[in-house]
Amino acid sequence: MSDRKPLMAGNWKMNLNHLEAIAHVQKLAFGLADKDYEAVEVAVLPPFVDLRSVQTLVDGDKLKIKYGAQDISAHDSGAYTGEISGPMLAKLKCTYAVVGHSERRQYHDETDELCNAKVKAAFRNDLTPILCVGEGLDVRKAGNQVAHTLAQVDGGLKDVPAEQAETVVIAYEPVWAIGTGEVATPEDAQEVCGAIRGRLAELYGQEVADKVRIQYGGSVKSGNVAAIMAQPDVDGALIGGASLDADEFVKIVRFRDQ
Ligand SMILES: O=C[C@H](O)COP(=O)(O)O
Repeated sequence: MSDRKPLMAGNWKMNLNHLEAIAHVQKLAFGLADKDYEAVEVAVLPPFVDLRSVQTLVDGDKLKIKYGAQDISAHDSGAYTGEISGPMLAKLKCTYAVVGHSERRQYHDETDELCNAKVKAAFRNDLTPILCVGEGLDVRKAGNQVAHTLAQVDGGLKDVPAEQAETVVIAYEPVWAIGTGEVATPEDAQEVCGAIRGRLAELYGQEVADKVRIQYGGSVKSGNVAAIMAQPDVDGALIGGASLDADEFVKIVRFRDQ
């Protein structure tokens, strides 16, 4: 039995302004307050411009909800217009920084090399990277999902030492299941998440591999989360669309109640 604490993280993507963010986090706090949910870690990943509002609310009300950014610059400062650095996110007391989400890879041409630099930037600034990996539909149809995803894990973690690697979060998100309503079956999720843990064991040893939390992401909802979470190598979910509905997100967090 693993003692990995499940991580349910809501990736708001480019939704909710800073005022809406406050209302949303308040609803989450209300929905999670009356019951012991400490066995599950809850995080929100708002747009950059919301982070200060979320920080103020979480600090002020001593909420147990964690938060992080959807991206991080590979650089710590300098002439990089539009970028947000690790030191800035750390100053806002972010816990997490998402790296290499498929939408960044697809629309911003982020490579494994850049993701690797961002993973290192996160660690350099005491942030936990959530490294996103996963195959597109063509790769899945060709049956190459495991090899493709493991190559992204190798690339993202290149030269990352074991003491850092054991704290990374890896999110397996088959691109064909993101925002489409198409959910990978629990067995599909386990196949790749299990392979990711196997690769971590090859790279760092079983003890490290057993500590790493591996999330599934792609059309997760309250109705399918329990079956996905029942898989031995799935330690949480990265939730997009369903995280924008506070009641639904609370139900997902409470997957054990279902
Ligand atoms: O980061 C979250 C994933 O892209 C999943 O998004 P989705 O739950 O809307 O399919």
